[in-house]
Parts: sequence; C-alpha cells; structure tokens
Amino acid sequence: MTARLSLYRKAEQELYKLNGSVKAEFYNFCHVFRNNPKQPGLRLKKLKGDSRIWSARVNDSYRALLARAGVDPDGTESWLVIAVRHRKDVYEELQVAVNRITGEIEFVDLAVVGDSALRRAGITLTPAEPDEAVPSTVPAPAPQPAAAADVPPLLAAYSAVDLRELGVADQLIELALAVTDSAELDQLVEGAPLLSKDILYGLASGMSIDEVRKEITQPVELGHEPDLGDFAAALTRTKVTTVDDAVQAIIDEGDFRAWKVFLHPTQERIVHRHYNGPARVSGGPGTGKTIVALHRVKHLAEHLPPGNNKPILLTTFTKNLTTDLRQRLASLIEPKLLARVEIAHIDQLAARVLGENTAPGRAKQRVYNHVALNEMRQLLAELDDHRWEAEFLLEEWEQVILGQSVPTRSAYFQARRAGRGRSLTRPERNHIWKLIEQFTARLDKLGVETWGQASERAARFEIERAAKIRARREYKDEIGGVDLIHRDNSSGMRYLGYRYRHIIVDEAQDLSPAHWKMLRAMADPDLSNDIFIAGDTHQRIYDHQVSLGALGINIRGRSSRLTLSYRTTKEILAEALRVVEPRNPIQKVSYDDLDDGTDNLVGYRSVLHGPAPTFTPYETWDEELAGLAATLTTWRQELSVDDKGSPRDPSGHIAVCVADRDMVSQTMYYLTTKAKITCAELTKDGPKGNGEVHVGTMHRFKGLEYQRLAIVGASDGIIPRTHVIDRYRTEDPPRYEREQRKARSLLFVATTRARDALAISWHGKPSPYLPV
Ligand SMILES: Nc1ncnc2c1ncn2[C@@H]1O[C@H](COP(=O)(O)OP(=O)(O)OP(=O)(O)O)[C@@H](O)[C@H]1O
Repeated sequence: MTARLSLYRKAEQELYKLNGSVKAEFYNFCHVFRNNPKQPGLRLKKLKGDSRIWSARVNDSYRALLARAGVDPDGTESWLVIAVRHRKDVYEELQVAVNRITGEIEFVDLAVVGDSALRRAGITLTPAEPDEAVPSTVPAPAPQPAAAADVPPLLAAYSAVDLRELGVADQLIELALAVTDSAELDQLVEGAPLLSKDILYGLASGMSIDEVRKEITQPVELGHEPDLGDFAAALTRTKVTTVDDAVQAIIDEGDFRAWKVFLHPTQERIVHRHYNGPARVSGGPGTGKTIVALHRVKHLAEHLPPGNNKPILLTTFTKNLTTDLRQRLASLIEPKLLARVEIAHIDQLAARVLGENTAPGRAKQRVYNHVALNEMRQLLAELDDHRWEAEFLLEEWEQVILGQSVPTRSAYFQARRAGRGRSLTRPERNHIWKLIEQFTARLDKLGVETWGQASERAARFEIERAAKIRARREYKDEIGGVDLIHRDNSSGMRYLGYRYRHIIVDEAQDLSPAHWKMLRAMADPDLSNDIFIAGDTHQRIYDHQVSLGALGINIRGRSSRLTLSYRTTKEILAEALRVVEPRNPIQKVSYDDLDDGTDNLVGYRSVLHGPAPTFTPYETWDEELAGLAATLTTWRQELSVDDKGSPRDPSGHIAVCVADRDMVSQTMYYLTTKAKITCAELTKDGPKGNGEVHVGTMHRFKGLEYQRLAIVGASDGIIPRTHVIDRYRTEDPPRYEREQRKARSLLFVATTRARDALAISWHGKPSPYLPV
C-alpha cells in the first residue's frame, strides 16, 4: 500500500527548527510512510480524544501527528502531517477540523496555549505517552486566585457567536473569551490557525466586528457551506507542501522559503485578482508589498501566451533595489518564466527610450541636480539677477515645467503650481520662463541634461509612440480590420505595438509625473491587468507628489491595503509610527494616496516581539561613535552564534544608518580604526566590499532590511537639516512643510529597516521627530 503525504504549513515551520539528526530521521520516516503507512515500526495509532488525529513514530523521542484525508480509487491514501513534536508534547485532546468559513483543514495547537488560559476555560491536557513516573493525567487545576476573577476578559465585548461567525476555530472560542491580557492572547494565538489569529488580533487592536468581517473574513470566505466531515475536499483548499523527493531541500531552505510559498490570505487575494485596469497595493513598511509585487509577476508570467519576448516589466525607483528584485524573483520562478520579465529601474528605462530615439554620437551626458544647480547659480551670477534663488528656479523647472510637460511660455502662464508656495504674477512667470530658457540652453551647450529632463523627454517619445499605435488601430478599425500592408510597409509601423503587456512598479511613491507618463504609454490602457503598483506614501523621500488619475492611471476601486508587518517587531513599530504620526496635534501630518485622496496606517500591526528600541543621548559626536562601537561589538558577538549554539557569520546582518555622506565616512573611519569593526559602504549599486557592518545614508536604506540597526547622529539640526530648510519657514511655508515631511519620512524609512533590534542615538538635542 502506498500513501501520498503532505505537510501542513505549521508542521513545515516546526521542522525548520529541529536539529539536523531529527530532520534526517523525518526524511526517512516520510520515505517509509509513503511506501506503507501501516508499517509496524511507525506505530501509527489514533489519539483518543479526536478520532481524526493519528500519531506515528519518527524516532524514540519525536512523533508526527497526521490526519487522514481520503483514499483514491486505486487505494492510495492521502495523509497530512499536521505537526512534528516531542512525544511529551503530544496530548490526547489535540484536534483537527475543517473551518466553516474557509473550508480549510485547521489544527489548533493546545500544547502551546498557556496554563492559565486553559485552566480558566476548564481544559485539562492528557499526555498521549506519559513518562512512567508521571501520573497519566495532569493534576487537577489549582483553584484560581480571587484577584484573577476580577480582571475583565480582554474580549469581553464579544460573544461566542460573534467569534464563530467571523471564523475563529471552535476549540479556541471559549479560550479566547477567557484571556485577560495581551500576553495571554499572544500565547493563545501562537498555535492558532492563521484566520483565528488575524481575527483575534484584529478585535484586540480595536477593529470593529464589521471591519474584521470585511477586511479579514470575507476575503477568505469559501462562498458556500463546506462539508465539515470531508477532509479530502478540505485538503484541496489547504495550503500544503507535497512531500516528494525534494522535501529535504525544501526544509533545509527553512524560513527563507516562507515568503515564496505562504502568502497571507490578504496578500494572496491581491496577487491573484483580475483587475480591469491599473491596480495599487499600499501598506506600511514590511507588510509584504514587494513580496506581493513579485508574486504578481509570477502569476502574470504563468498566464502569458507562449513566446520568447519579454512582455512583463518589473521596475522600481533605485538601481540597488533592482538587483535585489532580480535575485528574489529568480528564486521564486523558473528560468523559463524569468526570461519573459524585464527588470530595470526607472531611469534605466528612460535612458533606453532615449537611446532608441537618438542618433549615434548625439546622446547627452546625464547629470544629477547638484550639477544643474551649480550651472543655475553661475547663470544668475553672470546675469547679476538676484530676484530668485537658484534652488527655487530649479524646482520650479523640475516640478512645474518638466513635471507637467509645459511646452510654451503661454502654457506656463496657465500652469497649476499646487504646493509651490506663493502664487506668481504673469510678469514674474514671464521672467522665470526667460531665465529657464537661458538655463536649458546653457545645459544644452554643455551637452548635458538632468535625469528629470531625460525622463520628461523619454515620456514624450513614448507618448508619441503610443499615439501612433492608437492611430494605426483606429485606421484599421475604420477600414474594416484588413491588414494595412500598403500603409505599414512604408512607415515601418507594422511591428509597432505597446512595449509591455503588464507593468509592475515597486516603491511607487517616489516616481515623478514624467516617469508615470512614460510607463502609462508603455502598456495598452485598453487591456486589463496593465499596471500594478506597490508603494507607501509614508515612505516618500524624494519630492515627487503625483495624482495618478490626472496622469491617465485610474486606480479607483482597485486599491488594496496590507496591514500586517512581517519584518518589524511590535516594539519597533510602535516607536516608528510615532515618527510619522506624531501624537502632538500641532505636528499632525497627512499623507496622500498617490491620487487625490489621503492614506493612513490604520490597523498597521505586527505579531513579532523583540526588545524595545533604545534611545541614547550623548554630549558629543565622538562619544556617540564610541557608544556605537560598543553596541556593535555586543551585537556582533550575539549574532556570531545561532539558536543552537553553532557559530555563524554575522556579516551583512548589522547596519548603521546616518544622515549624510560625511557622517558615513566618519563612522566608517572610526569603526575601522578605533573599534576593529570592518565596514561596507551602502552605495547605489549595493554594499561595496564585504565588510561586516553595512554603513549608509538613510536614502540608501530604502527597501532593505537588517536584523539589527543603529541610527546615529539623529540630532536636532541634522534631522532635519535646519540650516538648509529654516529659511523656508517664513519665505516659503509650503516648501518648509514639504522638507519637514521628507525628513520625517526618511527617519521613518530608517527605523523600519530593523527586524529585531533598533538603537537610536544623538548628540546634543534629539531630532524633533524622535518619540523622546
Ligand atoms: N507571506 C509572507 N510570509 C513570510 N514572510 C513574508 C511574507 N510577506 C512578507 N514577508 C517578509 O517580510 C519582509 C518584508 O517584506 P517586503 O519587503 O515585501 O515588505 P514591503 O511592504 O515591501 O516593505 P517596505 O515598504 O519597507 O519596502 C521580508 O523579509 C519578507 O520576506
């Protein structure tokens, strides 16, 4: 007799944590079991409490708990491993059931529920294999201390019926209603099925029943009443890993594999949905927006018609993030599908478009804005014109003229200047236009252009290209769909089509209007699933505010939000939130939704725990660096051994984040020469060299994550740069606010890169954005 064996998600995760020899015995167990589950050495037997759970022997100490999920007509049995654990932790009362909302198989692990909660709910656990010396039943519960009875339950506002209707597993309902504090709830949900965990945390964090129903329950609802006894059908709906010869590789990959297979139901829904137009996912840092974007690429690639072209574009704002995306995508999809995906950062795309449209030898050198600013200053000095600041003019050019592709002086007279400070009269606009004409002529003569100019030109080329495609289509429709050989042959138009069938954008909050226009023109707006956008405006660190609707990208009704952080601990998250959402109403900041509405982080939460972030003041920068060296030395030591005491290399898991390049150099110099800690600078191409600790400016940390992170030099005057922005306070208040918001978001991005530990320090006065 043979058996098909699958692993329940929780069981797979338990296996990652077992030591190597137990894992090896488990692979052997799988092999034997698949050949013959009745093999006597396996000692397969039902638990007494629930006829659905069976226990089988992995080795002397470990047991696999299994559920039988049907038999094929050819006699092949289907079994699901729901847990692998020490025999002392196997209890007769363990149960497995089909959830009435999702129709999936669920295992409620009472073995990890705290004693106090079990006792209050009147549940006693009986070991399935008691040690000889231990009585077969856990001693009768001790009477509860009188004080405990006075503490109201945490979820006192809800009834058993509420919890059941939302989808909490039956076995957990009484227990959940009995817990009195969040620590008890944490323990209760540790072994709970995902849906129960989401619901209970949602209610405990203040979501209403309706919100939980809408955001958590409905997305995973089966739509009809499942047969609670039909495990075979339930197995087909349950996320499992099939045990085959590759199971060893799967388990050895451990937690690194989790994001590839176990999407959260909300993530899964966003990934697989059909969208009739552009769609967007938002959510706080670490909620899996990039993961969703990568799975979306996979989903779309799997549904492409056969071919050898690259109809999918995956793009992001910065170069170093494309490297990361490429690596992650390569580990998620097979090479054949990967070959159908173009991965390029947004400036690279613009450069490519310009390359195609520029005669050889005529290309301009692209320069960053500080080079352009110098040119503007020189021009103003030569003209002896002091009416406008160079910075103001450059921004007016970038944000208003280039940002809206304003083509002529008369169009500039009419241009919207939202968020640009005081209004300009017609003569003032006239003056500015003339200066900017002289400035662009100067750049032209030097043979250079800014990246902003380049993307605006690229957008124009792409828009023209899209217009040709549409004109050809309309003409073809007009003449009744016949081939346009007479017309196409002469113009070379025959092969002209939209560049991409699907475009996926990550870190969307930082793209400029020109970038969006270019992307819009690269995919057919008449087709569904054309553009998928992932981003969080709370993390916007460049000055590009856009309204997608006005740029022809209509996401209305196709926006979703992720709220559960997989990266950051509760402790870090609470402090990070106070950076972007200060409690002081005078400092209140609002964030847009990439359109004309606002976004917020309501419901943003984490189920991970860790130490509270530390906030340390110093008198001087030198003292602060000495403190940093001490922290890093301790972290390095702690991360040099793993959970099981084996040595491991801490390189690349610790990082230091500072405000500017000078501080990067000073920090690296101090750590290398005074503390013997090797460093790698984070550059736009990723970490340079293989030093143990990565050091970089806040901008470089966008999209990355580290196990432990130190933010140093978080002082008033540095975050934000008071000497740079203070003059706007009276001169240009909207600009002052924008600068403040950018600096705040930068600190928010930095704090949310830390996974387990975060240490923030400053010298002198702390940054006004720090929650201290
Ligand atoms: N379903 C999942 N299962 C396991 N891990 C996950 C899951 N979703 C996300 N993660 C992990 O959470 C971390 C953050 O994910 P990701 O980078 O996609 O978040 P993000 O929302 O894009 O963050 P940011 O806005 O900060 O860039 C990563 O380590 C990722 O592997």
